[in-house]
Amino acid sequence: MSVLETKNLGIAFGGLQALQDVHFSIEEGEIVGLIGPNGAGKTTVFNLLTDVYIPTEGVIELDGKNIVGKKTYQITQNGIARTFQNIRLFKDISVIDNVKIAMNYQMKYSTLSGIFRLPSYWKEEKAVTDRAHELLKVFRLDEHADDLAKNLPYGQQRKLEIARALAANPRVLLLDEPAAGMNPTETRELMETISLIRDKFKVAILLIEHDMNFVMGICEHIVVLDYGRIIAEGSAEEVRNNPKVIAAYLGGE
Ligand SMILES: Nc1ncnc2c1ncn2[C@@H]1O[C@H](COP(=O)(O)OP(=O)(O)OP(=O)(O)O)[C@@H](O)[C@H]1O
Repeated sequence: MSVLETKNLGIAFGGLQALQDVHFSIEEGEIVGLIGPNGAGKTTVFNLLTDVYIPTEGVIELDGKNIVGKKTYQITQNGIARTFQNIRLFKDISVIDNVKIAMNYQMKYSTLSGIFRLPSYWKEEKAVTDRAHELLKVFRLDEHADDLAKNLPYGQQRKLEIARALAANPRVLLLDEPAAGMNPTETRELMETISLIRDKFKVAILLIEHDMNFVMGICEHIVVLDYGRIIAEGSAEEVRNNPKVIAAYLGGE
């Protein structure tokens, strides 16, 4: 069964039909690319999947259950986590605390044991710290655990964002332009990290990216949007040779 599926998804902003009849699905552990020219509606899809916007029509099913209308924090708890085009970190706190905050809602100690620092609090706190270190190791950020987030180089800040999203234990990870602003070495490294994440965490990944080498190199399935509609989908090979896709990109230049 698909882990995530949209059916006839659409949204209008006033007179602008930003998305229409968007139907796609993601299988467990699959890496899917969402591409299209500027303004095609990619980020709007993410905003619908995370219930930042409510669709004007259609449904979004996570494990077969419609999640439209839930609160964004419920979406995170239910298993969809995302990163943003513009990095959103707590820049003035440490790298590890950034990850621990993202894990926070999973902590199980009671308010009382937190206030009085009872043994159950310390046990839970240690488990969270250990898990945060494990996550940072995957991204080779562990040696920077105590550095302030703002002091990390740009490429590592992007990785920290992904680590934070993973901290919520998602079933589906949405990455909005993860390679934006990275140099070629950082981009190559990120491709390896994303494959590793999929294998290690068994998470399905939907990513928006303008770097076509990145998309074609890592995505098993690609969905192409233009003017709010899906104009093509398939493997990298199929999409690359699709005349509609070529026309959409040339028209948008
Ligand atoms: N809150 C909003 N109010 C009105 N129009 C919006 C809103 N959000 C998005 N749009 C419009 O919806 C369309 C799709 O925008 P979206 O940001 O999803 O495109 P995109 O494919 O992510 O573009 P880019 O690649 O440039 O980030 C655009 O015409 C945009 O102006």
